[in-house]
Amino acid sequence: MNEAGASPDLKEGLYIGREIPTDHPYFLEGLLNSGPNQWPDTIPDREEFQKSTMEYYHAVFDLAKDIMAVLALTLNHDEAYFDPLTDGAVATLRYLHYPPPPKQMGERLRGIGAHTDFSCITLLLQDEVSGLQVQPIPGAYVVNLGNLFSRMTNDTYKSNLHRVINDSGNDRYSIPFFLTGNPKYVCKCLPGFQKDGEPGKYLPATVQEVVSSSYKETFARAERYKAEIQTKIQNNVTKEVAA
Ligand SMILES: O=C(O)CCC(=O)C(=O)O
Ligand SMILES: [Fe+2]
Repeated sequence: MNEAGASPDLKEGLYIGREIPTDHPYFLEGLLNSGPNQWPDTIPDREEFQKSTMEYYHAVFDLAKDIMAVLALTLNHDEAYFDPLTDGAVATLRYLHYPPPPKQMGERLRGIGAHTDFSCITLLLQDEVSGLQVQPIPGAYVVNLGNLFSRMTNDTYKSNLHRVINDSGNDRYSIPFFLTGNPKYVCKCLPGFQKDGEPGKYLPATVQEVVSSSYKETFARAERYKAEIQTKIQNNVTKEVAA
């Protein structure tokens, strides 16, 4: 659950990563959901779907690496500066579907609640149905900086808050790609972003540590929400029995 105080996200999706075999260290060490992809049996032409998904995955991965090289240049480093972060990077492609929200369910419904991305950068392909609160441009990507990049610049480069509310009345589809990073890469404040003598806002931490703690927060929020709902249901049942 992304946004405290809102309803749980309405979105549903299929998450795809690099094919990681079960003897790979990332799988053995349980790093950032790495493992063999779980391709649904219900897809009519599964082989073709798998092939075109992975082709797209690798193409957009290369594009994300190029964007990281450009970002390195903006920081006066050479373009290979982020190679240790992007080599062996965990990255996730999501096929997302946002159903039109049921009318009677009130205002706090979110396709996806307000959040900043946990990734380093996100490349986001949208269909023509708006909702992200950034106007979709056909064929263009929205590029978001994620929390990891923000962290490395001591929050000088910002990961922006965003959400999706699909009030178009139609289904909405999007395909974000999250370049997270090599799980073992240590994110520390990049040179030039720390004032002399002052500590950075964040301690150095690996991609694995930073991202898994964000996941933990998200799931803990969902657990609290479930517990609140359970209590409300329980209280209503008790009231009805007493009446
Ligand atoms: O579907 C979208 O346009 C946004 C998705 C998003 O923000 C996310 O998955 O983090
Ligand atoms: Fe996002």
